[in-house]
Amino acid sequence: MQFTGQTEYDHENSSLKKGVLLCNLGTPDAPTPKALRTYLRQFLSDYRVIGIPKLLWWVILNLVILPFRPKSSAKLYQQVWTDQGSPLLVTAKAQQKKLQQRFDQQFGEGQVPVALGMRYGNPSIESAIQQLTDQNVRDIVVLPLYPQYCAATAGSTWDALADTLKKYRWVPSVRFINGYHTTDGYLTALAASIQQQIDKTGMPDKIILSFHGTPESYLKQGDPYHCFCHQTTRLVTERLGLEKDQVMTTFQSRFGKAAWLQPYTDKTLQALPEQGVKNILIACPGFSADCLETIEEIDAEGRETFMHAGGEQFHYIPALNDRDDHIDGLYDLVTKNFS
Ligand SMILES: C=CC1=C(C)c2cc3[nH]c(cc4nc(cc5[nH]c(cc1n2)c(C)c5CCC(=O)O)C(CCC(=O)O)=C4C)c(C)c3C=C
Ligand SMILES: [Fe+2]
Ligand SMILES: [Fe+2]
Repeated sequence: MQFTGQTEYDHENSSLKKGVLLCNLGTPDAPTPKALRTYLRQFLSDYRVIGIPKLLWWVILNLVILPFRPKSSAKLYQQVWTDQGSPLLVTAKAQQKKLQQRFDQQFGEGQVPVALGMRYGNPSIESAIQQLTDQNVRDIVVLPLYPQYCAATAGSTWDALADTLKKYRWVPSVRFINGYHTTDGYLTALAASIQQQIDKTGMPDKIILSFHGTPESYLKQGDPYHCFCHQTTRLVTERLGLEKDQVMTTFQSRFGKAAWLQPYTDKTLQALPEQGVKNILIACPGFSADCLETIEEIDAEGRETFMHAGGEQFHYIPALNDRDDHIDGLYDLVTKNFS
């Protein structure tokens, strides 16, 4: 095997830099069945995401999922697609740009490059590492933008990073941030985003914090994600000075027939109005950027479910996206991890 390396390196005068790699899940290149097939094939072939025996899963993926899902998913993506592209990627680029500006202000222009790499699709983690090492970065802080660690997300990002770096002759120093849900920067920004909504539309009957689900079996096998979601709810509830019963944790985006983490967001939204809960705020603190799962599944579908079930007020609180306090939190997190 041929390793990746630079041959024109100047041993005396080149300055070795620190750099930042922001990662997120990734998104299809276009809202079309063809692009969805490529994206879903890569995503759903990841054993960290679907942990069932590989041969069995290959059959299900190729004969049951890929012939149908790309078409139905493409329709959903068409509803959220913008002129600039998929919301997840548009926001990830805005986060990268703002964070780069913060580093430029503090350390001088281009002294700490910030790159963006997606776990699935484009821009890839491999291309982002190449961009950094081309700029002489030899010390990288890797920040997967998932506040609550989960093997299917941060764990999988680690795998992609390792797959890339094992091809390098000169492997950089790496600091991998596997989660950040207890950090002050994250909790401050999350609490502020909720408080701003309360100030605008009043105290609701209930605040729902909806996290992406995983199969229940992952929890039983030792994944801490479920616990970290509940911990997030507890910490943000304390910061807002609210009582426990004013805030509820739910799990969304179920996939397939097996049991996933509960309570399910969609079933909860359907049931709440009958229990007298007619005015809600809902946020998705596990998503650092708005995407299909928040814009379509929660703000559109979830809203419709709740209002049809007799709900009166439904306010979706956007993800932290490129809010200044979010970028401040990410900047603190990265710099605290500089060696
Ligand atoms: C099938 C298993 C899946 C697991 C486990 C899973 C975990 C998981 N995912 C996110 C974040 C996102 N998921 C997104 C989309 C998405 N997720 C799955 C499946 C699993 N996710 C699928 C098949 C899809 C694609 C859409 C669809 O066809 O339904 C996204 C949005 C991407 C976008 O382009 O907008 C995000 C973000 C987390 C945080 C997580 C575990 C904690
Ligand atoms: Fe997902
Ligand atoms: Fe979904």
